[in-house]
Amino acid sequence: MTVDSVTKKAMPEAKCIARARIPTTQGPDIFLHLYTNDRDDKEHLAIVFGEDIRSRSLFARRPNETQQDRMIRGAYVGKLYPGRTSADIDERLGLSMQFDRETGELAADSSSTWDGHTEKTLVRIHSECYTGETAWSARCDCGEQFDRAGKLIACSQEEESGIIGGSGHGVIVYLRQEGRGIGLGEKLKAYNLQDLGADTVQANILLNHPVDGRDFSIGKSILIDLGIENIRLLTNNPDKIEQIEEPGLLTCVERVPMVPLHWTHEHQGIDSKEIEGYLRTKIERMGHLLQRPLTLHTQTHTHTHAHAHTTAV
Ligand SMILES: Nc1nc2c(ncn2[C@@H]2O[C@H](COP(=O)(O)OP(=O)(O)OP(=O)(O)O)[C@@H](O)[C@H]2O)c(=O)[nH]1
Ligand SMILES: [Zn+2]
Repeated sequence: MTVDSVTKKAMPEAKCIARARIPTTQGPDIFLHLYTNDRDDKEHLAIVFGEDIRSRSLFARRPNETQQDRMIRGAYVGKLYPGRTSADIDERLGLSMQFDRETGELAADSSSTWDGHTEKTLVRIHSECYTGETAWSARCDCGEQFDRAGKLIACSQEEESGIIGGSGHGVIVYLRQEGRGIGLGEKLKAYNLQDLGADTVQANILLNHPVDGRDFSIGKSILIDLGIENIRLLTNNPDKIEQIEEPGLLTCVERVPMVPLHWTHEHQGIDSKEIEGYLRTKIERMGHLLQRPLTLHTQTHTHTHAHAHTTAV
């Protein structure tokens, strides 16, 4: 067996079963992709900016399916409109897709499909956080990071930071790994332990969970399925960079740091005692690539893992 086939075997299989256009308040439409996989029974998602970023598993032709079937599961080019009859050709926009005659797989050509080989795609791998994204929690920065990722992918350049955006092309892989994989119920217990004095790392350990049991390999399979090869990854987490790379298939060509908004703009972003402790623990105990600003005024500890933030990987 070659090294290549061993690696491929070890990768989870991710299959996109449906995609739909969602108009958003962020500006551009997004294309929400729902994935199944052979590792867990969770519905992981890819929030895709750019109609032309195509899931190979979704677009491949299936035996006996009609053009209507393909449109219903989202395997169409261009835009749907009332009365449209072909998934593979959008007559109004003059777009069409080609397929391999034998296998039925999408023949990705640059007139209809994003070139994930030469382009560097702006990507965020995000783990679910009900409290931070839905219940306005000021214990963590997940909601802020999620919004910021969407804005950065939509824009060509963020004015204040100078960060080059995705100009409407990019992906947020949304993994259902609530509470770094321990689930919401256990995360709520961890919060009570935190109110009793533990930090986010100690709380997981006290509950007999790993500090971070997440496996990002499903995210890797999803990105590869979307035809993406070179990514600019929005993260401060060195584990994500390490886990997401797959030699010959997926490379992180740049890390784009996510500096908390409140650190750069005093009156914006999340300001709470809890988030200061949370970010401090990530820097000091989880090796996150963020440099603590002088304005962070909670008690100091030794911080052996603190790194200056850098965009080079
Ligand atoms: N167990 C536990 N999980 C938490 C806590 N606070 C947030 N989380 C979870 O931590 C995860 C945050 O993950 P991400 O946003 O992907 O970020 P990250 O690993 O911090 O890395 P970045 O890419 O730098 O943001 C989510 O699954 C949250 O639900 C906590 O106090 N305890
Ligand atoms: Zn969170």
